[in-house]
Amino acid sequence: MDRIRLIGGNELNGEIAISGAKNAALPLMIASLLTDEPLVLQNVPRLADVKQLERILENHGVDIAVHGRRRGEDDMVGQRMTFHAADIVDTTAPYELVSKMRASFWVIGPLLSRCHEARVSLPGGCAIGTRPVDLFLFGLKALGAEIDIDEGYVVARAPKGGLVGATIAFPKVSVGATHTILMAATLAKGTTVIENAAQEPEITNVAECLVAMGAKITGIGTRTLTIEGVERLHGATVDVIPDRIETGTFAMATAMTGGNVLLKGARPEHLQSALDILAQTGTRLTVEPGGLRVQRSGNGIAAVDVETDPFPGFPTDLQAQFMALMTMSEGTSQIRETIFENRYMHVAELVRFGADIAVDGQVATIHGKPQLKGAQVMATDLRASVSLVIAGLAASGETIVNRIYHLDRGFEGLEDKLSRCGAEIERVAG
Ligand SMILES: CC(=O)N[C@H]1[C@@H](OP(=O)(O)OP(=O)(O)OC[C@H]2O[C@@H](n3ccc(=O)[nH]c3=O)[C@H](O)[C@@H]2O)O[C@H](CO)[C@@H](O)[C@@H]1O
Ligand SMILES: C=C(OP(=O)(O)O)C(=O)O
Repeated sequence: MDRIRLIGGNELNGEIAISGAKNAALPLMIASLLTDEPLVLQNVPRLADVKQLERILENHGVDIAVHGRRRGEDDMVGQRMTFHAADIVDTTAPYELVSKMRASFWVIGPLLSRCHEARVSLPGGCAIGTRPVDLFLFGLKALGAEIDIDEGYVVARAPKGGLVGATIAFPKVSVGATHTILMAATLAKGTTVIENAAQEPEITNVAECLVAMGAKITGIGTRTLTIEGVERLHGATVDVIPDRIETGTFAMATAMTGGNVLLKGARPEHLQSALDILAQTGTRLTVEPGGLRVQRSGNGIAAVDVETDPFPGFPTDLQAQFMALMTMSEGTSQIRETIFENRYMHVAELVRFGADIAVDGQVATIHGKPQLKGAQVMATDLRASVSLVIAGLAASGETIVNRIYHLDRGFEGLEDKLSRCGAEIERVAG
């Protein structure tokens, strides 16, 4: 298994091109199941999760093409890909493929809507919590689907004539359930209203893609989405938005090491709450025409309390990275994780650097230290992994991060991007 080796202590200085968002690219790829015409996606990141979803879509019969780099484009530019679901040849998403990645469960929405049936393996739990699918099933049933659970599979059937629009008031905000019901409703008969919808920028990216494909959606970007079902959708060409979690991750890395980095293509409005918190830590943030500049020089890191929340709140996917930053703050901070019940797996690993962190239920209390010391650590999930890289960049001496396959799920060219800014970091194969 590959590892990352890094020597901490260098400031980060330079420019980092922000990649397309994993959490937007995945549902956009899934949206291709809704039409028999090609969907072209631009700025798709090169990630293990994207590859895995390609396998799943190919199993349903989607033809996928990756277009070559255009003249003048550098090698960090995102992929341009075509997804063509002319015929859906199989409406089953098997365990072997779905169990590796949670978002693959979301194919249930388009499959059910277009083919009137779907058999999708339950995604199962993962390191950050139990992650049930009750909200998905609640929404699909409201659209008229009959649902059975059979040998670990969700077997869903639409009524004769297809899904029927309904008002669905989610009791809890769910990104995945919102994506799924939104996609399913585009081809349902009549009007669907999704209340208490997730408002994440990735939902907006998908909703705008669906509109470009001929869907009728209003309320995009708000808590209430209204979808007027149409007979069919058509092809479109859509850009994947820049990754706000990657943006926040590099911003926190720069805040921790010190330095001056331009995050090229970043969209600050997609992570304003995290940037507001970062500014309170003493990090200087400047919006420039090319992106977001992050600077910290000389001054210490102020301790700030944070609570994770659905968008526009502070994202849970930046919680581990922010905790890494707080381990070197000049004081005591508290983090409350409200989205996932078990998203503190990085705590035990951060402690190996000498960090002082105590967890009590949802709350982690971090007593900042002036310096961390490099260590051997183990990545436990995607964002936890990158928090260890950030800690290692600021720690003195050598750090080895084991099990970095988690990182490859969601960070494109991480070592390359960091080493171009002065970090001493390399991947060790084996
Ligand atoms: C691929 C992708 O985009 N993943 C993101 C997505 O995950 P994902 O879509 O899985 O997260 P959700 O927004 O659905 O989860 C939010 C909360 O709702 C709960 N829940 C969810 C569905 C359900 O049927 N029942 C239920 O109780 C979950 O257990 C969790 O406690 O949003 C999360 C919250 O911003 C992010 O951390 C993930 O990075
Ligand atoms: C938790 C994440 O992804 P997933 O929902 O695919 O597990 C993430 O992107 O941080």
